[in-house]
Parts: sequence; structure tokens; C-alpha cells
Amino acid sequence: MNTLITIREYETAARAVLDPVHFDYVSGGARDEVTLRENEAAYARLALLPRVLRGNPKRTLETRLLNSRASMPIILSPTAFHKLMTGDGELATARAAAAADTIMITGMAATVAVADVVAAARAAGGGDVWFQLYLQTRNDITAEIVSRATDAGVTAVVVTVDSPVLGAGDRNIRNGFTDLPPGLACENLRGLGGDPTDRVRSIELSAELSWEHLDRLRALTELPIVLKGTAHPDDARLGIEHGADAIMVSNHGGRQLDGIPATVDLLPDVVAAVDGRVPVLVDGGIRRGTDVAKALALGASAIGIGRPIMWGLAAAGEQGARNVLEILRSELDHTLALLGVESPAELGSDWVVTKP
Ligand SMILES: Cc1cc2nc3c(=O)[nH]c(=O)nc-3n(C[C@H](O)[C@H](O)[C@H](O)COP(=O)(O)O)c2cc1C
Ligand SMILES: O=C(O)C(=O)c1ccccc1
Repeated sequence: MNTLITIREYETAARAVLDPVHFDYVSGGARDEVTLRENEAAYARLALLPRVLRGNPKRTLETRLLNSRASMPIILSPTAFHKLMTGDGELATARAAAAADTIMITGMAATVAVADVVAAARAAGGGDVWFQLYLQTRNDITAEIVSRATDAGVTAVVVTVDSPVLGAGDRNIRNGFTDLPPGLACENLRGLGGDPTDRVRSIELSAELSWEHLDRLRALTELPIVLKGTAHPDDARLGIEHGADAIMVSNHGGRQLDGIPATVDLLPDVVAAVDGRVPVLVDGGIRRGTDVAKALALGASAIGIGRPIMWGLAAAGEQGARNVLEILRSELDHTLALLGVESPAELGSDWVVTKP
């Protein structure tokens, strides 16, 4: 097979090999999928404005984030159930992220336990792993999950706050996709069942959660906390007041509230509210190096990709995820050259114009 050369081709390849129920689960969004489409469409509405003859022969994409470093400002957003995509699941993802020397955020809903994910990344030569958490209403359960992740060696906790209830994917409802196939489980929740016959606790999403739950998390870990899923600038401000070390602007890839704006359209106001106090990350709809450059120019320190990694895993396992990362790296490097900059840090809002 010829190597695929764009992220879009990986989506097509994934569609061809996956069970349609699983393809829909990964690629779909909430309700009418307005936000899902908007995340990508908003990037197309922004244009890049290059500078010329700036004598920049070399470029670097090296990025520092919290206590971690990455070879580029492109990291892996947390996604559930990688074993639906490829046999090794998150182990393949961890190896691909390590090969690309970038950060993988492993999900609470991973089908491989966080300790095994970190071990796989280390065995493959590096790349920090961060852990994504859904706060649980019972603090002892949250504490146990965070303690496992900490012992495993993760270097940050990413708290997802956009999911007081499960998003409603009409495709999943239509397809009757509710349960994992036999043999797959949320390995990070093993042994936490209140009922001893439940060997794997299910993830609790709760509308009861409040800033107090974040305060409790802040009190129980020294790891940096990334708040993922804030849209309103005031929530970014509140997050920092409650101890967040970074803000990740996300609408969960259009899988939670349909009708929320595209993340790249939310980004400038959040960046303004944060005012340089902590790094701001963004994810949703990034499919090209030019999209990455637009997000960086609007103030993101790094971006996350969700579905592109899943499509890579489905199409060609670890190698597919590696190719997805290398496609975006090379597109971003090429874009920076065309923009006349040496590094992501040089980009600012002068490099972006909104098309009329
Ligand atoms: C299949 C799938 C599962 C996801 N699972 C989670 C999750 O468990 N926790 C979480 O915080 N975000 C989850 N997300 C959201 C991603 O972290 C990310 O915000 C989103 O995918 C970014 O948009 P993109 O897919 O357009 O890159 C999931 C996304 C997908 C596509
Ligand atoms: O599918 C999702 O987007 C997601 O976030 C999730 C949440 C809980 C369990 C599995 C996946």
C-alpha cells in the first residue's frame, strides 16, 4: 500500500476497514454535528498572512509545556477505547507518540491501564504521558485513580470539565452502540467497583460536580493540572483561581454540546482572559499543518489531535499513528517556512486574517 499523505486519506482508510458502528463512534459528533463541522470550517475561514525575505534558514518546533517537553507543539488529545481501532490499543499509540517525541494524553477510558501506557512510551524511548481524568463525585475514587496515574509516572493530570452528562451522538443511538465488545474494559477503573462483583467500575459523569471538586483534586496532587473543555473566558479565569496550571480550549471534538462555537473561534477571548498566566492549548478540527499554525498564531502554546490518531491506528496500527504525527509535523514545518518564521513562538495574531 502506498503511504497515505494526508489526514483526510487516513479518515477514508479508517472508514474502509472499521466496523461502521465503531467508525461512527469515532468520527461522529453530538446531535446535528454542527459543532463537529464548525471546528474544521472555522479554520478554513481564517487565512494566513506570510512575511517574506526574513533570512530564516532553520526552523525548530521544539516545545516546552508545564514540566514536559515535546519535539513539536502537536500532542495527542485523550480519546477512549483505542483497542476498538487496533489490537494493541493504547500501547500502539504510546509507541507512536514516543517515536514522534511528543506528549500522549492517555484517557481515563483507555483500554490499557495507565501504568502499561507509560511503560510502553518509556520502552520506546521517551515522550511524556499525561493522564486525563473525569472527576468522580466520590473523592476517594478520584484519589485512587490519580494515585495510580502518579505511581505510573504521568507528568500532568488533564481534567475534562465539559461532560456533566454523556454527549448524545445520534449515530451511536441509531447504531445501538452502548457497550464495549467482550474482552475490552476501562482498565483504569479495574478493582474500584463498590460492588465486589463489578470488577470494573464504570466512569461516572455527574452534573453535581463543582469547583469544590477541582479544589479537592488540587489538594491531593502536586502534578500540574490542565483544565480541558472550558469555552467561556470567565471559566478559564476561574480555573486558574482554582489552581489550574494550563487551560485547554476544547468542545470535545463536537461530541458534547452541539451548537457551541468552533474552538479556534473561542480561543482569542480565552487567551485574552488568561493573559499569559498559564499556557493555553486547543483541540478540535485540526487536520493540516496550516490549521496548527493558525491556532498557534492566535495564542495557543500547543494543539491536540483526537480523531486523526484514531484513524491512523485503525488504518495501520502504530505505524499509522506515527505517519499521522509525521504528516502534521512536516506540514507545520513547511508552513512556518512559507510564513517566514523560525519557530512557533514567533507567530502572533499578525499572521492571521479573517476572510471577509
Ligand atoms: C472517539 C473519541 C473519544 C474521546 N474520548 C474522550 C475522553 O475519554 N476524554 C476526553 O477528555 N476527551 C475525549 N475525546 C475528545 C478529545 O480529547 C478531543 O477533545 C477531540 O477529539 C478533538 O477534536 P478532533 O477529534 O477534531 O481532533 C474523545 C474524542 C473522540 C473522537
Ligand atoms: O466518547 C467520548 O467522547 C468520551 O468522552 C467518553 C466518555 C466516557 C467513556 C467513554 C468515552
